[in-house]
Amino acid sequence: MVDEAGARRRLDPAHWDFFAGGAGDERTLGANVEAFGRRRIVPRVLRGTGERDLRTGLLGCELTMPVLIAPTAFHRLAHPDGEVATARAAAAAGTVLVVSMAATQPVGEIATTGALLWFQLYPQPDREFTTTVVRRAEAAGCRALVVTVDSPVFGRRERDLRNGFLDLPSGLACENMRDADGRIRDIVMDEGLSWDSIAWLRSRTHLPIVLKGVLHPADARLAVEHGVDALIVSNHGGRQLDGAIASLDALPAVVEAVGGRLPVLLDGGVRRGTDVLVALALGATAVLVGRPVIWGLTTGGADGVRSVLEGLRTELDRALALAGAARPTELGADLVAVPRG
Ligand SMILES: Cc1cc2nc3c(=O)[nH]c(=O)nc-3n(C[C@H](O)[C@H](O)[C@H](O)COP(=O)(O)O)c2cc1C
Ligand SMILES: O=C(O)C(=O)c1ccccc1
Repeated sequence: MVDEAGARRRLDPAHWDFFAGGAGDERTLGANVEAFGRRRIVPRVLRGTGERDLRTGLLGCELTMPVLIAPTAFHRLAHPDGEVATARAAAAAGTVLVVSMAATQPVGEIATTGALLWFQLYPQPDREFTTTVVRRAEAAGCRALVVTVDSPVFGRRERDLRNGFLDLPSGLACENMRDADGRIRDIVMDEGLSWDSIAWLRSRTHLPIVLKGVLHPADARLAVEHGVDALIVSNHGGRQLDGAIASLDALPAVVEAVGGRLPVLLDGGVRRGTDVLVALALGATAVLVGRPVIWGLTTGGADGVRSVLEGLRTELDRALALAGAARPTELGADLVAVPRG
């Protein structure tokens, strides 16, 4: 389903390290996957559930399953067809692609695939330029803005430092970073990003705003107060604060703090349909997958991504049946145990 080894063989070693790596000692990177490994499903039986229905509504979008594609940078490093290929797969699967602000193709071109797109934003200190980028996403028909809030500075990626991987090779660029003069700007991490920035953005767009990178329940409460539309519990795939709590371990407290007022999504370490089931049971409305999509794109372009998404769908469907649920909304925290010892 996901040919990670095949992707590694195909990629330039420095590019493999960029995609696969995390910050610092990569403890959080490992913890995301390990957190799923600690959970055990406590299935229900004799529920006569019949055929399953995985459809999920999110911010006005109708998805065929509760699995979205997380925003990841530089798809043309993985495959010449880049984000357009990833979007074709999203359209075929009936799910959302969150287009990274560091995408290597213009969002307008990615949108020609007909995929449901959300746009990931690092609000830039230059608000006028940020507005230019927001208008570009709106014009392309993006259905939500995903504001990444876990990156006031860039994480320390030691593999990239060792490899001297700093920038895209010539011929590739962050095509959505063009300013009004047509020049491509560098992405800046804004050390000053604050709730004021979110309030400002809220005043500049009618698109739903999703905060990506919330781990603390107090921030989840503040997000509700600031009129945000959804949250993604995430530690950026272990690429920002090494030592940060695993996404799955942070999920229950965030779900409790939100108290059903907003959809809560999760990313980080989702590798199997059973992982999706566990995250949904612990209160996520949907999950996003990052690296598995990159491996699919590397090995097979649009078809490779599609096979990753269809694999997750099939596994989730079977896991639901085996756990005694017909729909994602039927899952509850009683289906998940953490055995002692
Ligand atoms: C290669 C790579 C690039 C990423 N680029 C971005 C990005 O541009 N913007 C962003 O908000 N998150 C970015 N992320 C984080 C992902 O959106 C997501 O949080 C993470 O990959 C989820 O973990 P997973 O890879 O274990 O599924 C990136 C992750 C990876 C692996
Ligand atoms: O690698 C990342 O995680 C990431 O978020 C990013 C952002 C901008 C440029 C390149 C990567």
